[in-house]
Amino acid sequence: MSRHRPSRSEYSDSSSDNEDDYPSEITPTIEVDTSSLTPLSAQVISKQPFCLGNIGHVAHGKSTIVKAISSVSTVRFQHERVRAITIKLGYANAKIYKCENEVGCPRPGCYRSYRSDKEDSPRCERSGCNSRMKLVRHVSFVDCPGHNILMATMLTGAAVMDAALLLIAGNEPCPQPQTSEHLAAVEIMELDHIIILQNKVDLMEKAQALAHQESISAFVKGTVAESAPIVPVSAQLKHNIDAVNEYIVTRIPIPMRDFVSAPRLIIIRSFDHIEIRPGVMTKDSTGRTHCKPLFSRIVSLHAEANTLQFAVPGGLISVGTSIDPTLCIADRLIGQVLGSVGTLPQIYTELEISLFLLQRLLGVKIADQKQAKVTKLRQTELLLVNIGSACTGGRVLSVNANLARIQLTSPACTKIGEKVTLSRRIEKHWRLVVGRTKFFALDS
Ligand SMILES: Nc1nc2c(ncn2[C@@H]2O[C@H](COP(=O)(O)OP(=O)(O)OP(=O)(O)O)[C@@H](O)[C@H]2O)c(=O)[nH]1
Repeated sequence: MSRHRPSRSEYSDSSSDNEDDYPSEITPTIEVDTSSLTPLSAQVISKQPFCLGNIGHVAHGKSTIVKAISSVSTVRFQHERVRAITIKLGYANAKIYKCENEVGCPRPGCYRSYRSDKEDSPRCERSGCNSRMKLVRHVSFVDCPGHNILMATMLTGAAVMDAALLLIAGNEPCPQPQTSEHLAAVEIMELDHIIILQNKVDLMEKAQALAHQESISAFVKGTVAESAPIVPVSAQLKHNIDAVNEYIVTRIPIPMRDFVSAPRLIIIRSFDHIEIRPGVMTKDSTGRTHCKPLFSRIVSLHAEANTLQFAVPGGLISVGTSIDPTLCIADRLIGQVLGSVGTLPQIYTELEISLFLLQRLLGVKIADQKQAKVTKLRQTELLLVNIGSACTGGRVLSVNANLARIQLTSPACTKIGEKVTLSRRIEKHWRLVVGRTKFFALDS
């Protein structure tokens, strides 16, 4: 049973808040029997999803498929609408149901998806059925930008994915640069549950679609997606969405969750409202960085439109706090970590990592179709480092065979063994150069 009601004194060294900022009402104590809780427990699945990444090359239909499954549009910013591309991580939740009329409602039509505020046991909408449907999955789509200059944002999203949908448009040769690069990124994150969606089949003849499917199979051979199903869809016409729902239910196992450890949230978006570490960072006259964690009381918890009384691991959760909005506005807290006071991992400024360079440069088109070889890391070289959802610069202090020591431009709150990706600046953009990286020792 977990039970916790923080006292004001636990937050007394708040850097941004004073006592008056806290809401005056008493927070109710929530009692939860964590020993019997699973991701499929009614009170969990009804409110909280697990995270499904949407990855793939620019304009291959990632946002459109999210809309087709969830009925929620993830493109939410004016400048994204104007340029018709995803720039920030998008998100939308969906509930997937299966009709309980096993005989009269054949697959895959018995699988349906709706917005996440749908009741848990609605009637089947198939004409003449009228049976109840059972809520079988609740997913949170993390919609990644596919543009080649937004790889760092994609890597931030990859840090929270449990599995991924790889979108590949059928009307372009496979693979396109970010098809390869995104697949490599989720491989580094050790995601091994992937469903490939061959999109835009409405633009293709059947023979063309079959030949394209073969090119997809050849591309994923030897990768983590080798045995992934390839589902032909038209996201725009909502064609075959029931089959996608079925694959999400039958091919992606429910992620293992730890319901008893101290809570730790990775921040991937922050708005005006929310112990966050590293917190506020300042430099002294010698250039040394100091970090002052932020403390606040949680004033609300939501999973999209669902109000939560408690939050368990999984899916995207929005946490309302009383932190000074100017510290949270415009995603300023991306990459920081939120948890119970005193339980968060250390803050590090240097990493020692074991690494494997990618053999070939992914994510760029080379004129003669040959991919350039990735050259070794060089001492003093400046790289882009992604750890969890943190994204910062890193200078190579030393490299020795498969070991590198990297000094971070901004400190990161993380733990030993966390997955790290390193990208190098190539033709003005950051490209992934290191795969299967973990750091095993570091200086704080
Ligand atoms: N014909 C057809 N067009 C589609 C389909 N799916 C998406 N599109 C169109 O393809 C364009 C790009 O779709 P998006 O969903 O924005 O692509 P995206 O992968 O999310 O794009 P980025 O996030 O910017 O990488 C839009 O004009 C869509 O209407 C489809 O199944 N068929």
